[in-house]
Amino acid sequence: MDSETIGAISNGIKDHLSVQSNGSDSTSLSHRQPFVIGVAGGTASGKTTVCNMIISQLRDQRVVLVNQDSFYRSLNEEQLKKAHEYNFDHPDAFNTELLVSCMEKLQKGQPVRIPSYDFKSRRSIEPLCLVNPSDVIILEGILVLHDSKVRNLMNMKIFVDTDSDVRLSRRIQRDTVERGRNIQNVLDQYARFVKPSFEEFILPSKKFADVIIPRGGDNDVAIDLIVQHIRTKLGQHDLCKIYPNIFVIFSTFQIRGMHTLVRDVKTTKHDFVFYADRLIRLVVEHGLGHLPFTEKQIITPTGSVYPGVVFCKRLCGVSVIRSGESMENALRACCKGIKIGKILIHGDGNNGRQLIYEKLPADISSRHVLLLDPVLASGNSAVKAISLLLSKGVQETNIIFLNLIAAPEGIHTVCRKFPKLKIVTSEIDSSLDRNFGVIPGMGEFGDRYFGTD
Ligand SMILES: Nc1nc2c(ncn2[C@@H]2O[C@H](COP(=O)(O)OP(=O)(O)OP(=O)(O)O)[C@@H](O)[C@H]2O)c(=O)[nH]1
Ligand SMILES: O=P(O)(O)OC[C@H]1O[C@H](OP(=O)(O)OP(=O)(O)O)[C@H](O)[C@@H]1O
Ligand SMILES: O=c1cc[nH]c(=O)[nH]1
Repeated sequence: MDSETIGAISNGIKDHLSVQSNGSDSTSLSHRQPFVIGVAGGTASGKTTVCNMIISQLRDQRVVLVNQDSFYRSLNEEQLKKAHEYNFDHPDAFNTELLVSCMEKLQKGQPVRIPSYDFKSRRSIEPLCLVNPSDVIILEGILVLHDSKVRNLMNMKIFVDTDSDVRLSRRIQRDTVERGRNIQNVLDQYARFVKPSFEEFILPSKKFADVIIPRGGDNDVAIDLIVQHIRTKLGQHDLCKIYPNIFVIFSTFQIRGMHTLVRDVKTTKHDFVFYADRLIRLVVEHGLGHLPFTEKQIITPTGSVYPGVVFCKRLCGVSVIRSGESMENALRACCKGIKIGKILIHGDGNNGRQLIYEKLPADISSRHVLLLDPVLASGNSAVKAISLLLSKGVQETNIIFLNLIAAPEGIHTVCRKFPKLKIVTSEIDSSLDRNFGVIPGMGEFGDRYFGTD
């Protein structure tokens, strides 16, 4: 295909409405694995609206929308004569092999040419649409969650769940007004193919969704949560790639729900403590998983051999007063009788951080240290605390720094200076404000946890 045709393709994107993009005009993007989102749901459920809302909220990211409709197989002459007998809602109506191969190329960072489907002639038509690789790829269509090969490409699966009466009335409106069909044909197609296929193929695919959005595009709250989740994943993606020593606990909607509560300015102290404690416990358990183990076989009461492991014994905690003290209970609950030292660092979140007080186990140099501080902001407190541990003879590789939220600035500071320690956190935030507060953050952790604000 020549460059003229490619120009025509780019200009044709809007007309065919099969591919949209947010500034994904760069073919020279350095390749990184894009975040793939699948958006399924019955006909006229509002999938397109949901996708457009996600795209508009992710304005600063390169996003491309691929529509499953683009992969409708062309009808042959015979089928065209009896188009009213053709089931456009059956999985076989789509060229899924081509869809998978196009998606795989996009995932590898290669541009692809995607077919355009003409609803009037019911054929795949020229020109093809050129789609460039992007940070986020949204794949939308009634059956994108049906086939496991397509599902396996996705990092996040969404099902738009809209009442079937609402969908039918929208479909009648759309097909009569936008597609020039008569109402009787629309109703016949709906009763004969659309509804049965929805029940047989689309509705059962709902169980594969990570997120079900009731009421489609009207559900601003669900869309905000999804966008936040994607942002977090994109941010983490880069930092985790740059620094292999940063570990973010596996995000689930249960965890995001806890973060939603602790970050909410309206959350009471009681609830803040409850949900912060739950998150802290998860971070502590995850952090312990990075300690070395030795193998040990044991015999179970059934007389069988269990090839087990023994926990590492030489460890201690060190909390950064005062917020870090909130993490001591979780550590004690996981490691019976663990020694916990303390460090007090004072000053603003700039270079003026000073070490005020320390009380550490005398034999700390021979121990693995779990450093506890729920917030990593500029990283200046962490640098002071870690430098003190190193000056006491603790090996950098033996330090695991546990926190709830980490700003990219703090991660850069700590990971550049101490590339051999590990940071375990539950979420990476977007940035720091002028006052060294984490954004979106959770405010002053110590004040909220200990009720001093
Ligand atoms: N009559 C007719 N219907 C077709 C044809 N090709 C596709 N369809 C219908 O197009 C539908 C797929 O698109 P929808 O999910 O309704 O469209 P959408 O715009 O993505 O929907 P929302 O964004 O969720 O509102 C299927 O239900 C098919 O029945 C065709 O050539 N003729
Ligand atoms: O990465 P930095 O910019 O150094 O900021 C992080 C520090 O800020 C918080 O403590 P804070 O000073 O608010 O004290 P507190 O724990 O007593 O509330 C937090 O617990 C860290 O220790
Ligand atoms: O946002 C921030 C920054 C530092 N310390 C906190 O508790 N919160």
